[in-house]
Amino acid sequence: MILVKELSKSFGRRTLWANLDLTVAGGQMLALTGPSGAGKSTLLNCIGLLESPTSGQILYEGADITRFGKRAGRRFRRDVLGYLFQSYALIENATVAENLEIATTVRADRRSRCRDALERVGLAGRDKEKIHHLSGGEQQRVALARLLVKRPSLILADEPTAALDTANAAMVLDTLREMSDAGSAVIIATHSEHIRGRCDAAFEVGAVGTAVTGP
Ligand SMILES: Nc1ncnc2c1ncn2[C@@H]1O[C@H](COP(=O)(O)OP(=O)(O)OP(=O)(O)O)[C@@H](O)[C@H]1O
Repeated sequence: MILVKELSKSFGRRTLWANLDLTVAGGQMLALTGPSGAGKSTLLNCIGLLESPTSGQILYEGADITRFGKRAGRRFRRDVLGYLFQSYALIENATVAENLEIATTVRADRRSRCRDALERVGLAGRDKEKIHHLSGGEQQRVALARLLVKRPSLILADEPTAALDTANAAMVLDTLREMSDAGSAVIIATHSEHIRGRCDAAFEVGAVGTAVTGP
């Protein structure tokens, strides 16, 4: 589904990674590993159209997303991508429910999907609360609920369990695994050996030319 070809990224004279090749299919969960500063988040940002690579291609179903104009980029973010990032990407001043409802254009079962998603992440009945009144871990779980409502085909997660206790971290991983089993491609940047173990494959960022290997 996603084919990264000979991708390189430099900031000024500093090359983070060069000629990086990797593939992620629907139904596959891939861990991006590597030391702090290796460029895991930067790679996720490139795949998520938040940053541009210096050279190379990122093919999604045959189209090079690095060459998308504004309109195609907006459509790709809206129809394909789901983010689970440290900054949560939630609308701070809106309620939990409002943040979930914008994730889908399908009106028919929107209410029940939002309710089920909140229940799944342990936030049942919290729909009217404002995002900025929630704790960091609660906001992270709202971001996960939004993914459940949206059901994106490509999910990008950056340290998705960093702010969470053990039980909630397990819930987040289980949920990502379920979404992957249902057909989504999931890419997770992580330092956690545990998360790496739950993935189908791992890719070490920064080690030039590394191939995808099993966990
Ligand atoms: N916009 C930018 N301009 C210059 N340097 C940047 C920019 N964004 C990131 N960097 C640098 O690129 C390097 C890689 O950062 P990145 O956050 O991608 O690493 P990471 O592997 O995700 O690290 P960590 O595991 O600590 O989260 C860092 O040294 C960072 O300072």
